[in-house]
Formats: sequence, structure tokens, C-alpha cells
Amino acid sequence: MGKACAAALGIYALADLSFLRLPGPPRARSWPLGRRAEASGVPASYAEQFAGVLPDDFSWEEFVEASKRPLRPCVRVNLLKGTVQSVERLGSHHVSWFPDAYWIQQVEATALTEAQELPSAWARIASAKVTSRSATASSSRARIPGASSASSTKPTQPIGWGRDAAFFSGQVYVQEASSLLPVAALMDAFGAPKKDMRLLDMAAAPGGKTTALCAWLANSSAAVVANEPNVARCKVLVENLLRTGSMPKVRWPNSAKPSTG
Ligand SMILES: C[S@@+](CC[C@H](N)C(=O)[O-])C[C@H]1O[C@@H](n2cnc3c(N)ncnc32)[C@H](O)[C@@H]1O
Repeated sequence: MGKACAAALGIYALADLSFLRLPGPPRARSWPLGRRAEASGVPASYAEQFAGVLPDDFSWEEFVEASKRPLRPCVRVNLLKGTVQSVERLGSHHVSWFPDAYWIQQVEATALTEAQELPSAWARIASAKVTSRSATASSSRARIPGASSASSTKPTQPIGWGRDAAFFSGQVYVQEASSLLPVAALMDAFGAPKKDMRLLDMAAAPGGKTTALCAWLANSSAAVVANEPNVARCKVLVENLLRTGSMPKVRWPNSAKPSTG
């Protein structure tokens, strides 16, 4: 139970840590941290707690700047329903910290890397063409029923994954790449699912982490307990769990199993 609690806390406490690898402005350490945080509109007590997990060479100001940057989406192949081979147009920009996840709207020509994200990068990416999938991936992918058929031509528009057959059939899940960091950390900590393990996702809707965990727990006796207090968001959560085939791996807190009929 102790591990499950730690895992649950980890899921929600680890937010966007991708900034840890990004270059930032020079450190400003002239004022005490509390005063500097309050100047950014953040309570000093929060900043002091956070300082405990920031690396020594990473300042509060860098953290604030990183927090202002837009989060970048990725498309994750849901191994409960699809494979990297079965999903068309994934591109070749793999998210380094998560298996089977690919950056959306990444542009080969500008060669932006995860460590080179600039304040203006988002606008450039959004307006640019999407890279075509790599020749290797293209030749190795088999067509499967229901998957997108627009694969033979090089896409010139960003792929609308939310309107793609691969999305509706549950083969892919679109989420911010940083939201996979806690899941990656947990997978790394455990190595493989333990027998009858229960992972608590305390704030589960819309299901990005829960569905990723369910895919990881496939073929094991482990399960995810999905907690979500907001009823409207529960509906979206259940839709995503059904779409991705995650239901068999989910347990509900407080005997509150939603009707799926
Ligand atoms: C950012 S979303 C979680 C995203 C989700 N973990 C994912 O990966 O897709 C935050 C969720 O926390 C829920 N929430 C808000 N207050 C909460 C509380 N006190 N306890 C549990 N969940 C809460 C919200 O309803 C919302 O659905």
C-alpha cells in the first residue's frame, strides 16, 4: 500500500519536468527565495517547498519562465489497441522519455529538439508543415481496418489526430508529452508491474495517465484505481477508457463503478 500511495502521489505531484533540461536565463539569487517567489505572484511557502526538488543549478526564475511556456502535445500509440506499425503518419520525432509516443507538429527542417525549445518555437511549429513519417517506418507498417487511409501522400497540414480514425478506434491517445513524465518515472521505478499491484491515479480525468498505465499493466494482474471527483469529467474519463480498451484494467474507488451499458 505504501508503494501504491507513493505512486499515486507521484502521478499528480510530478508535473511538467521537461524544463529541467532546458537552458534558461542567468540565475538571480540576490533576494531570498521567498521574496523572489512573491514577486512572481507565488506564495513563498510553495516556492520553498519546491526549492527542495529543484536542481542546484536551476533557479526559481527559470522555473517560472519554464512554467509559462506552452505545453507541447504528443500522440501516444495505445498498445491495447494498436501498434507503431498499425498507426499511420506518426512521424519520426519520438518523445525521448516515453515508448511509442511521438511529437505532434514537429518540424524536421527547423531541427528543434526537446532541449532547444524557444519562446517563439510554438508559433513556428504550429504554422509549419508536419514531417512525413520516415521511410523505414512507412515500409514496415501494415494497414489495419479502421486506420487512417491518407498515408500514401506526404501531409502538408498538421494532423488532426482528434478527428483521425486511429483516434476513434482507440489506437492513439493525444496528450501533453510532459504528462507522461510521471508515468515514465513510475514505470522506471517498478521496472515491471508487480503481482496484484494497485496504482492510484487521484485526479484521473480525462485519462491520459490512467490509459497509459493501463497499457503498461496489460497482461498482468495489476490494475489502476481511477479517482475523479468531477462528475462531468468522469464522463470524458469513461469515454476515453472505453475507447482505448482500458476498462478491464481499471478499478473504481468507493464502489463507484460507472455504468458502461
Ligand atoms: C489536470 S487534470 C488531471 C489530468 C489527468 N491526470 C491526465 O493525465 O489526463 C486534474 C483533475 O483533477 C481533478 N481534481 C480537482 N480537485 C481534485 C481533488 N481535490 N481530488 C482529486 N481530483 C481533483 C479535476 O476534476 C481534474 O479532472
